[in-house]
Amino acid sequence: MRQPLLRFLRPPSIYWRSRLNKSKPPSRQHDLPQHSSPFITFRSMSVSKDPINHVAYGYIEDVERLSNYRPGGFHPITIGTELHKRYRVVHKLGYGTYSTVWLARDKESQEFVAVKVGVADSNLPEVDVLSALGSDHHSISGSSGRDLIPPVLDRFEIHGPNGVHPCYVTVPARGCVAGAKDGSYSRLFQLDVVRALAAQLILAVAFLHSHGYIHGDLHLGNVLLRLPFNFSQLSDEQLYEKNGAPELEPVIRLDHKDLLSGVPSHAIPPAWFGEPSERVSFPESNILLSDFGESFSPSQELRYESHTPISIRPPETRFEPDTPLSFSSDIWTLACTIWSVSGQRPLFDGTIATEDDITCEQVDAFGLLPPEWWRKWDAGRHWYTEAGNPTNGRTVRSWEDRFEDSIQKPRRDERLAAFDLEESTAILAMMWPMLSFKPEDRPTIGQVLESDWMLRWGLPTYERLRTW
Ligand SMILES: Nc1ncnc2c1ncn2[C@@H]1O[C@H](COP(=O)(O)OP(=O)(O)OP(=O)(O)O)[C@@H](O)[C@H]1O
Repeated sequence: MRQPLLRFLRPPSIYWRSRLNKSKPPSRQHDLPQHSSPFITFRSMSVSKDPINHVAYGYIEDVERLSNYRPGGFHPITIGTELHKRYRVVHKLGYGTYSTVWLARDKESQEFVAVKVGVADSNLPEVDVLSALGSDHHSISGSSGRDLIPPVLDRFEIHGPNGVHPCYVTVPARGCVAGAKDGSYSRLFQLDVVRALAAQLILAVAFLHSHGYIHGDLHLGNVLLRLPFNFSQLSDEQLYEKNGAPELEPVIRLDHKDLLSGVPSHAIPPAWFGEPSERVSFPESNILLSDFGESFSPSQELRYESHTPISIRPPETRFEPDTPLSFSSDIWTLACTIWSVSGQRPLFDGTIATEDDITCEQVDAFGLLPPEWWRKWDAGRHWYTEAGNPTNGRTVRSWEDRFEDSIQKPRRDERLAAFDLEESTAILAMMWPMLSFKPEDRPTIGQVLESDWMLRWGLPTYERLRTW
């Protein structure tokens, strides 16, 4: 979900195929780089080698790392596999560092479900967070933030050749918001969809924070677009006809020996039920906030490190590494994510960026760092003089430049409505304090909920969506 470089390096043939053939999802090359993921699969690194058994596999595009099919790794699953004697696998939905996710038919309810199967001998910590959140049904501002968090419908373990795998069942989604952007030329959403997505994100974070949890990884790869409510009425055949049948790609060892037990005979690229961003219609803009693998409750546990991609990582993790992460860390990331929803380009470009590059972009946009941080930023002298002026001849993209060239101009160029002056002022006024360098200067999520933009544009749009 978070791979650096790839949007840049993606072979055109793959790009076109993902746009033209609905059965092929866009490769998982989103705005945001994949933190600490070994799943970097651009061509020059295409061979997947199992470090324990020293087995190398032929490259298959857009599948989980095959070398992770080994003891302690993924569980081999294929179409038709029955999980927990109840969930018949129909398609693949995705994969991450720690799991594969499958579309399955629940034999009891006949509904489609998503089954997340973790790597062996691990726990899926998000299940506890989701279960804790699911036991409560608070309402916020008359809107249920709970509806934006995936419910845990069932949980179980699979005993397989690679170990014991934790699994949980939740509702399936169409795909992630980042995938919709990657599948689009414009990488833009309709303005009403932007409002609906941003408002729901704020409500989801408000729900989490009011229940004592920090999400810790709020990027668009973790925001899922819901499927229509009648999706389960499709038979498997209709599903395949409409969206394409799973493609089974043979797994081949480079030494041509037989596959070890625990390695699937075929790998399956994920289904793509999504649409290019500009074609996502208003009624289709219902979301689920997913991937609670980085979530935690700061009252129960102190965490200092953020694993969210560096382009949206809150700056205190760099300059105050001994201070525990607070709810404010989500506020920074949330603002960056709302920016990406609104425009074509992210607020800070993480492509081939180092931490120093991102800090430089932040200073360009917001002005000088707090003095105690400025003193720690040695590399800063490369971009800024001691007195805090940009070094000779360097072009600085201000906050206003970024709003114009990342959001407003691309929207106008693509003939999609841009924010009018009143709404521009309101949304910038909401995001600017969320991006205060010092976490204690950022608003709480409650204050974001009460911002002018949320009250006048966000919440009314969300209410309209709920009653559509
Ligand atoms: N309920 C769902 N419906 C549809 N797709 C899903 C669902 N849950 C997860 N996915 C997809 O599966 C993929 C992996 O999910 P997820 O990111 O939760 O796994 P992970 O192993 O925790 O990943 P990470 O590498 O981020 O830690 C993602 O691309 C996501 O879009």
